[in-house]
Amino acid sequence: MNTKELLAILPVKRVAGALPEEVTDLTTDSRAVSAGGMFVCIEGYTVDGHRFVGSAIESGARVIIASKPIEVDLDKAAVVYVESTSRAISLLASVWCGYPSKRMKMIGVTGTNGKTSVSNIIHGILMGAGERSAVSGTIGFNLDGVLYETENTTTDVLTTQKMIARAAEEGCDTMTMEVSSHGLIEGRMAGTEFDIAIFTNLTHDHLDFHGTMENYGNAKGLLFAQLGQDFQQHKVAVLNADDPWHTKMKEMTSYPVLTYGIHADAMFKAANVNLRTDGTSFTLCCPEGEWEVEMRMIGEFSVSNALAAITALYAKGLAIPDILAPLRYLAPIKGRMERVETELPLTIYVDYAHSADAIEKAIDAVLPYKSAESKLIFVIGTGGNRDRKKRPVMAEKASAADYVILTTDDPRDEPYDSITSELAAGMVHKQFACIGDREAAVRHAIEVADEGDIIIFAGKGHEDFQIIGSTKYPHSDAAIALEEAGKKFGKGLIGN
Ligand SMILES: CC(=O)N[C@H]1[C@@H](OP(=O)(O)OP(=O)(O)OC[C@H]2O[C@@H](n3ccc(=O)[nH]c3=O)[C@H](O)[C@@H]2O)O[C@H](CO)[C@@H](O)[C@@H]1O[C@H](C)C(=O)N[C@@H](C)C(=O)N[C@H](CCC(=O)O)C(=O)O
Ligand SMILES: Nc1ncnc2c1ncn2[C@@H]1O[C@H](COP(=O)(O)OP(=O)(O)OP(=O)(O)O)[C@@H](O)[C@H]1O
Repeated sequence: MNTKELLAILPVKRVAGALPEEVTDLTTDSRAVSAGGMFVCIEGYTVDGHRFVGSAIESGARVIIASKPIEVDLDKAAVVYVESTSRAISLLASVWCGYPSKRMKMIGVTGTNGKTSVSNIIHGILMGAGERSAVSGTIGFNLDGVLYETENTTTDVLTTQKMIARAAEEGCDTMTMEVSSHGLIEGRMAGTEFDIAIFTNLTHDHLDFHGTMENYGNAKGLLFAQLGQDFQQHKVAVLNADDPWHTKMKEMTSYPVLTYGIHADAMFKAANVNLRTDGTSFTLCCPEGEWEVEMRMIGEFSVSNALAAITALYAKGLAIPDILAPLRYLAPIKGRMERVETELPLTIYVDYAHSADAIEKAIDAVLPYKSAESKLIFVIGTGGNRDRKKRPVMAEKASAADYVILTTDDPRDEPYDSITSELAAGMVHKQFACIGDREAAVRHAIEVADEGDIIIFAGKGHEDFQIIGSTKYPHSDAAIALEEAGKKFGKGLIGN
């Protein structure tokens, strides 16, 4: 790309050296620099990108964007000084990728819980309806059915723009993105024009980062504020009326609002909710009349997630029958109260709950179907070096299960005992064990299980690793449980 055209977007303070006519690539990672590229130095939480200018130039960078004085051989590369390199990369990424979000319908989903579920329900319905669709978030970047790994739920601004550009180039009509509060605060969504913004809920999480619930709510509100004020574009906010924070999100935007809910008054409301162990049905009451909805996902939280998806797709212009038909056959979302198919005399679910509210919702999804003679065993861990205040509150909610195993979920550098003892402080009954090693915790769940019991392995969901120190070790709750249960009950996976 022409260097001057690219740099025209930046408020430049000073240029040192001669700029090349063209740059071949744009990156913030010295390890990814290619010959003739532009390297933007970002001051991170861990390291300062200005440290890697030397290696970036060795790899062929011809332009460096910096905010601090740096020593550079100006025969090899030019330096463009700006006030803020993180602001600079937001602007550069949009120009580099040609404002790709303007070429598709963009749907953003934010909230403490339900982002992955709602965005994948939307994607699944669109694919089922024959549209080309992309979705990004905790599970990765799914481009019309092909999954690519991503580092974060909401990726850095350059990766985000490149991902959207790729989806647009591949002919996707819609891209749905999970938008985390970290992503919003750190400007990872800069340049992304959303047409529809969805709010699921706001409960205690990530307070190590945001400090207070008010800050956390404000961070989520940015998605709605950033819808902008251009009323020639038909944008919509889709808000969960069951969550009191929805009024705050409403205040953040001047665009029309559509509400959904199960308990509160809402424009898209679920009535006659029938929760079963193999699926859910409800009556959708909406401006288009009343419709019977059937789906394979379980738990009341799935009704809320389905309502969010239905409302957003209606706002996008789909007819209600075209939304409900694919929803009926949609498989449960990977790792979200996903039942492990086995021949065992046990019912096993893998779930991603790692906040108090999610734990409550996951337990509520199965408790009504548990017989009086059987137990609900709940395995839950929290991450090390992350929000510690949520630990006792999570355990308090987990106490609704008959037997709780407190363990770790990516302990990182924190000792096992520190995590499990802080969880244990919130337990309201004594039927629990603290087992920091997650593999041993999973095996223990099988050891104490009797025929007919239900086990929920919470926290890992779709993930197939456990981070100990800074190393990612392979880990699968389901695989360990099946191996252990196979030994105990002589059975395993269907077909084994
Ligand atoms: C705390 C935080 O937000 N950290 C994010 C941040 O990392 P960082 O600031 O530590 O980056 P850094 O390692 O210091 O690097 C700084 C710069 O130097 C560059 N560098 C670095 C090394 C090198 O050799 N050469 C080089 O050029 C890097 O490419 C970068 O540009 O920037 C990285 C790139 O964008 C992110 O991947 C990383 O997320 C980490 C992995 C993380 O755990 N983030 C969590 C808190 C997070 O963002 N979570 C949310 C919410 C999830 C949820 O809702 O549950 C998410 O969206 O994922
Ligand atoms: N609408 C909801 N309300 C409350 N809990 C929910 C809801 N949807 C899902 N959950 C619970 O939260 C867990 C995580 O769900 P999901 O991955 O969809 O949320 P998320 O917002 O993407 O989470 P994360 O930010 O951690 O990626 C699920 O496994 C389930 O236990």
